[in-house]
Amino acid sequence: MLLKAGVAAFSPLLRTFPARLAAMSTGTFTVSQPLNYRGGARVEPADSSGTEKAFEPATGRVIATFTCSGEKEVNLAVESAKAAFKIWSKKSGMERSRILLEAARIIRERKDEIATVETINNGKSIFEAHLDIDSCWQNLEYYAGLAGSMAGEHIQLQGGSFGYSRREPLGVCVGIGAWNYPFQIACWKSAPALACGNAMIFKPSPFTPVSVLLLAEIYTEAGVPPGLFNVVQGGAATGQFLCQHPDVAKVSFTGSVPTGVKIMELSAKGIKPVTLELGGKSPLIIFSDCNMENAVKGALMANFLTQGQVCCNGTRVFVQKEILEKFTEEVVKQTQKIKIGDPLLKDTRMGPLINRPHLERVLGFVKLAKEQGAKVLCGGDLFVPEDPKLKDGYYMRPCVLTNCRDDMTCVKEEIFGPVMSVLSFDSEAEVLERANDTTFGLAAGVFTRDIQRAHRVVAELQAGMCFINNYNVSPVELPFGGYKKSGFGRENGRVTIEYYSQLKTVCVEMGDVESVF
Ligand SMILES: NC(=O)C1=CN([C@@H]2O[C@H](COP(=O)(O)OP(=O)(O)OC[C@H]3O[C@@H](n4cnc5c(N)ncnc54)[C@H](O)[C@@H]3O)[C@@H](O)[C@H]2O)C=CC1
Ligand SMILES: C[N+](C)(C)CCCC(=O)O
Repeated sequence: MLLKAGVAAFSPLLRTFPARLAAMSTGTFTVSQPLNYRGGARVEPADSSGTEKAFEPATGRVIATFTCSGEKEVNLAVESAKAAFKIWSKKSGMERSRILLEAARIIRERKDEIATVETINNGKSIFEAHLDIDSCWQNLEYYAGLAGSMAGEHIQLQGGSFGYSRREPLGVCVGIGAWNYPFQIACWKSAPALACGNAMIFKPSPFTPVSVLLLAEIYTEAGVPPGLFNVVQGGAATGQFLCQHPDVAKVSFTGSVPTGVKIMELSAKGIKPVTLELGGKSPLIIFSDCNMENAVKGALMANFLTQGQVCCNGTRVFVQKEILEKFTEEVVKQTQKIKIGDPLLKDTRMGPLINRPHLERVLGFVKLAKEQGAKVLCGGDLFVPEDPKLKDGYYMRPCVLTNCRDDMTCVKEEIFGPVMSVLSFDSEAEVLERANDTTFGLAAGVFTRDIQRAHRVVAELQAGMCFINNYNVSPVELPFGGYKKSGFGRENGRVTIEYYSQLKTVCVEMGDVESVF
């Protein structure tokens, strides 16, 4: 029997989702089923490129030990995806749409279980995990709606001849994900890919291997052909086998800039298109005419979601001098109120960071900021919750830094933790120059009541995703992606259809061939 006393597992014995959910709480969950998914079922990989452990960041417990897939398993996953692609790509857009809508419905129905698994493996609060999962079923619904509208053009030519274009799928696409939004990244990549008629092999981060299996099972239950959505587990070695495979048509990657460079190099060898969603060090500009209450809320949204481990976070908070003192005071007050603790509790708003080395790295950034002259207004230190079962978790207090200068490490480098750097500015021209003085370009935000200024400023900001009077909301209808070293290609929105399809032009002669020879 897989289910040990007091231990919730993905046991075949717990078939119903409510039963599985009831058995999940902090400190109890383990996974005993295989974490690879191929041909419509969970499988153990055919070979190995090492083993990994996945943790529950809230307690520091191991929840799964799994085998990283080797080249043989990657080859089998590609074969399985190729077979499914043959069936899926022949379906009409409306048929694909129906299945994606059914998958969206199941995600909505099982939202509690998916969010719980996400929280256990990632550490984000259950409150936030619910919001993430909402954006997942919405994303599937959105691309289901677009699946039937994939169309080309008809162009009349001389003498009754004509041409037309067809928008066709690419084939087997690979998705490689980061650990901060495991289920959401898998949905944001797979939904447009599948809507366009592609198959996908997804490799989650080895830190968060668990929740994507729920997506794979949901796709199967909704009616996709076996093999259309496969999961392989592992780290860099497994990822490389995927990128190098000659039958992989496209790679969509979410992760760090250095890994993005490697993926682009590997894909270049096979002339494969890539989508790169990379890191950032985004500016948030607060003008003195803003609505202060909203600006403070915006700054917290821009810095502390998912313990600050968000690529598009607005971590350089530029505040106009006249309101610096009042704004900072209010931001600190609200930051100190954030409830840290067991992420599965309803009123928790900040859980643990992803793992011990990352926690130490983030605390190291705070230490260096102090050495370089920044002042810690709150947090930036370890947090030990009272509940004894959480004592080995990776918690820290959210931090607000002031006295920051543009040349400090905390202002230049992506920290990927709950650390906000506050900087002051005088004029619009000055702040624009400083905001754009970075190699990244993922997101940016501006708070002002002056509508002309708001649009003038965002037109000058070098960032793919700009927010006016809000931050870090992510409607699935809007394209999301970076400028500069934050990557290229987009997720969400209509335009993503273009990143998962290719255009075929057909030229039709209605007369005789007028040969040059
Ligand atoms: N723009 C965006 O949408 C997002 C960007 N990120 C960025 O991701 C970073 C944090 O995520 P991490 O998981 O630590 O990033 P990472 O770059 O270390 O890993 C990301 C994924 O790539 C895989 N990988 C690593 N080396 C590889 C290789 N040589 N070939 C193929 N695959 C390889 C990893 O196993 C993982 O699945 C941050 O820099 C963050 O800004 C994170 C989330 C969203
Ligand atoms: C959902 N949102 C906008 C907070 C973050 C999405 C990008 C990421 O994966 O970091």
